[in-house]
Amino acid sequence: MINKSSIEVSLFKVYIWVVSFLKPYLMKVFLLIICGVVISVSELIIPKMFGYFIDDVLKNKNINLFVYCLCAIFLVLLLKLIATASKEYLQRYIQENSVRDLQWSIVTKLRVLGASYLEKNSTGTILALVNTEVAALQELYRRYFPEMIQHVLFVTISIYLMLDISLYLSISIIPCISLYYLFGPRIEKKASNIGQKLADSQVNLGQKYYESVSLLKELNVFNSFEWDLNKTLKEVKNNTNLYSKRYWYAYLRGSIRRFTYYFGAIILIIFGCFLISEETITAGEFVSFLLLYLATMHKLTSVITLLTEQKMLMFQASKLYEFAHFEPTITEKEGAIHLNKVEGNINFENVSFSYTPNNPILKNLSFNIKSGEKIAFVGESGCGKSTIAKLMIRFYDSNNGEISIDSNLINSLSLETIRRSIGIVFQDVYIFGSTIKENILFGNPSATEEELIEASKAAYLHDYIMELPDQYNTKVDEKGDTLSGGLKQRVGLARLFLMNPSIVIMDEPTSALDNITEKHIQKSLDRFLIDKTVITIAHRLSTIRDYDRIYVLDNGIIAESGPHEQLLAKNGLYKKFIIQTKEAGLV
Ligand SMILES: Nc1ncnc2c1ncn2[C@@H]1O[C@H](COP(=O)(O)OP(=O)(O)OP(=O)(O)O)[C@@H](O)[C@H]1O
Repeated sequence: MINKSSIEVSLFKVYIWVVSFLKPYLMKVFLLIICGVVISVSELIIPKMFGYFIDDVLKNKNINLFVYCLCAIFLVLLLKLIATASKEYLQRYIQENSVRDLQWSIVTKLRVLGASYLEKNSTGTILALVNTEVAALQELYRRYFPEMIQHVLFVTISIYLMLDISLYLSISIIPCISLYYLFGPRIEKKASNIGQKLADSQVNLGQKYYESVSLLKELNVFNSFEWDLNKTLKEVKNNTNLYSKRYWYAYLRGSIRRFTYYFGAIILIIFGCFLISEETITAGEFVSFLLLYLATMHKLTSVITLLTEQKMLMFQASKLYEFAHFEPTITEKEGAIHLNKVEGNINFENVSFSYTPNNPILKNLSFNIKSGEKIAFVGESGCGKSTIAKLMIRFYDSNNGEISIDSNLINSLSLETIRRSIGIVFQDVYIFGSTIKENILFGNPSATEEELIEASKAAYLHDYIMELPDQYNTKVDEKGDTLSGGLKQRVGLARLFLMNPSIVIMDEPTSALDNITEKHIQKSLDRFLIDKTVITIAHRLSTIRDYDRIYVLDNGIIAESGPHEQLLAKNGLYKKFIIQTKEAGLV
């Protein structure tokens, strides 16, 4: 359980982190402070002038002084106008730039977090962080931070002026201000709890909206809109409820503060009248003091409100802070080996792996794949086939044992070497909202026009593209919904052909193709794969009959291994598997 003090410490850390994004704009922040001083001084000079007006100008009926006063007020107001306009510009500049820097740091962090983070946290949650939470922080740079500076300056200068006018009057208001602390802290505590819940609720709501939009097709098919709406409504109600509570506590805090400062004004008037009658202060000094008191209390109330609201905001920011400080599990060693070309030998030596403690997925797995060999992994769903592929590309590190590529331990290689030399083709191919050309070039952005066309021809895609209105420059929809599943897989294969890696991992890359297209592509694929190390995660066994070796996985271990015919002759698990897949019509 997190105790109160640790929350305080961490919120403070979060605040420092958030404010650190202002560092590149310190000069602008400094100018903002100057503008704040000018605005505060010009606002505070007016009450001071009232005192002077009453005690000197009115009393002595001095017309010259009256004109000087009017000119001075006009000049002060002009100065305030210029300072306010500059402040507005600086505020906007600092806000836009610091939010952009914050957003950029979050997006770049996404790149280094690796697959394990992305598999554990939903896209909706990450999107909520990047959008909603960053937008919330925008308020801090736009409003809270500059207003805090200005109000604090105002209050400091004004307290100095009040002390200068009358020490007695200044001391008399202290008990009234302290009155707030009889009730305030209790309300603050409740408001903090609400703030924490609200931060969680914001992320959940963002996640729910993302889910609802992503699942639109499925919701249509299953006619489940009402089911989804009810779930969304529940989240919305919870969020609205928390917002209402937050505003209620904010109102309550504000009311108590207003009460204490009006109460202080009454005390001040009574005590002020007494001091005037005793001739300790003049009537003009009293009016100046009262005006300063009212303005200062108003600003002081704002400072306290800003502080508490910032605290609420820090609960939201703490989610971003955690994200920004999340240590990636997969990191590159200093001096990691960089290989220009990988031969394609892979070795697993007593490798064990589990995603969660006490739930081993792979147990003491050992196998050796030589460069150019064609290997398949088969086994029941969930037996760990894809997990082996994830370890090969270092999405995760094994708990025990050693994995090596070309006799180099995988964690001694640079991540770029691993990602560049291993190509993966998934069943699901992601299509970007861009031209079909860019979607293929994604496999190798520096490929030439000829290489692009060659790869498209090999993927049996070129003729289709040439019939499109803008041919290679035709835009395809985000997520590729205008492309059929088969076409998407062909784009995935064209990317692979362009990338030309030494090791290819395939997760049924041709499953969505019709028989004729599959036969054509299979020919290109066979030609392309001739000198490559191929690892296939097989569901349909027809594609792996000619493979050098097939590993049959069972319960985290290799139960059988060998070529197709040899395994069949064994009459064991593989044979059973073949019969099952035949019955399911997958052969
Ligand atoms: N990121 C993860 N966190 C926790 N458990 C996971 C994760 N990914 C997979 N698993 C679990 O690990 C086990 C092996 O999963 P894996 O995807 O490797 O199986 P598979 O043999 O490839 O399955 P399929 O044939 O259905 O694709 C499964 O029980 C799965 O639920």
